[in-house]
Amino acid sequence: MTKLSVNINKIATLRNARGGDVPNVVKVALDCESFGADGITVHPRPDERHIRREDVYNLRPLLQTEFNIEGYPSPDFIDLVLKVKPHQVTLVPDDPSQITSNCGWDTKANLEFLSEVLDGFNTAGIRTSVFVAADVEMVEYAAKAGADRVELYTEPYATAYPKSPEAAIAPFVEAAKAARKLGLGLNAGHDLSLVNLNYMYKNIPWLDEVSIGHALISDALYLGLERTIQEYKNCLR
Ligand SMILES: CC(=O)[C@@H](O)[C@H](O)COP(=O)(O)O
Ligand SMILES: NCC(=O)COP(=O)(O)O
Repeated sequence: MTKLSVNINKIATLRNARGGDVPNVVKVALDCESFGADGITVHPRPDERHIRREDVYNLRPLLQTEFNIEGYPSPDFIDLVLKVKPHQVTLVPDDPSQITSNCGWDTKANLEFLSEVLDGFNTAGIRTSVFVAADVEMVEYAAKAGADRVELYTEPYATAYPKSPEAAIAPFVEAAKAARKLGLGLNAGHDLSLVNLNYMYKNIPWLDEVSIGHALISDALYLGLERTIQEYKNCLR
């Protein structure tokens, strides 16, 4: 079964627009779980423009499903993750000024750094995932660094999908096969949507998890959160 982890960054963005507590991030996360989400993803950024450190602490004891924290492994981020002990940490090579994640790690060039960081999380018993492009060599070096999983950066797939689904998925199938051969778990995310998710699932049914935020929360404006989550789950069958 491929799990659906709902990324709730956009809920925090909406809340922060007014400075109050509407919508309440914890309540939305718990509702996502009761509507069928298999996990909750957050990506706290250094400027706290959406998810705040405080949100991460508030969510941890209340979530019933898998908690995935994504981010660049700065000392602050590492400290937060080790204190909160989520089920999974996903390392993303983001610069603090980026609008959103826009690439995977160069796992070869950063092998030493990633090995050291992953070792700390592995020792703490937190499952690790490394965000990589659909590139077999990057997957291989993520395994060398000691990752439990890789998360394939799917923006290039989502962008290429409308023109040619077959061409869009091809490098992802290769990278996914490499991950499976190496015994790595497999996640995917970024710009996945109701348009492109089922095709990815059909071609890579051994995906462990997809994390989806932007499109899912946007769809919920029209369909409502409960129906939206069900529709995304239907794409994973
Ligand atoms: C790693 C990844 O692709 C997502 O976490 C994405 O970066 C969402 O972050 P934002 O919501 O800040 O765009
Ligand atoms: N890891 C990807 C994620 O959490 C959500 O990305 P997006 O759906 O907001 O593009």
